[in-house]
Amino acid sequence: MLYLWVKALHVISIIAWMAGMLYLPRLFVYHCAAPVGSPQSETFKVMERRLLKAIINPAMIASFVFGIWLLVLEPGWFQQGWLHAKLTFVVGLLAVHGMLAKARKTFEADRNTRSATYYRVINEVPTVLMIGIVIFVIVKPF
Ligand code: HEM
Repeated sequence: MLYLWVKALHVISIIAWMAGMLYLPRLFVYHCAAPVGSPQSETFKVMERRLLKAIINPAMIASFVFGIWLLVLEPGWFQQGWLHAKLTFVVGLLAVHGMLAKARKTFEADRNTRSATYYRVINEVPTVLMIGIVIFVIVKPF
């Protein structure tokens, strides 16, 4: 029973983490079109900071806490290939998270040099990783 409650909290945290990871690059796409110093640009900065600090970062930490807790309750999962594959993709998600956090800082300092197209492409990476992770945990193909 505890296991199922922890799993529910894990999935809830993942939904919040992924929602933020998919929305933040979208904000960057629109931010690219806002002239430096404009009211729109300043509003995007506030939205990006709050999204990262109030949602994405805490949700990522909660996902890890509950995910690791599941492994403590069911250490047998460590022997399974799907978990290794999943954790490899999770490392990819962490890398995207780090890139987005860095990009937010460059926008905040009005020093972004990347194009809207770049952020459109980056937007697809967490989607692809998330699809792989969900297939690994639900289908457990290996
Ligand atoms: C440190 C990171 C993580 C660890 C250690 C971890 C570990 C686990 C474990 C042990 C389970 C239970 C599997 C089962 O009962 O069949 C689970 C379930 C799940 N995980 Fe993670 N996870 C992590 C991150 C993630 C991420 C980043 C995602 C998605 C983007 C994710 C999505 C899911 C989903 C959807 C389930 C539910 C599967 C089901 O309903 O049976 N996890 N996770």
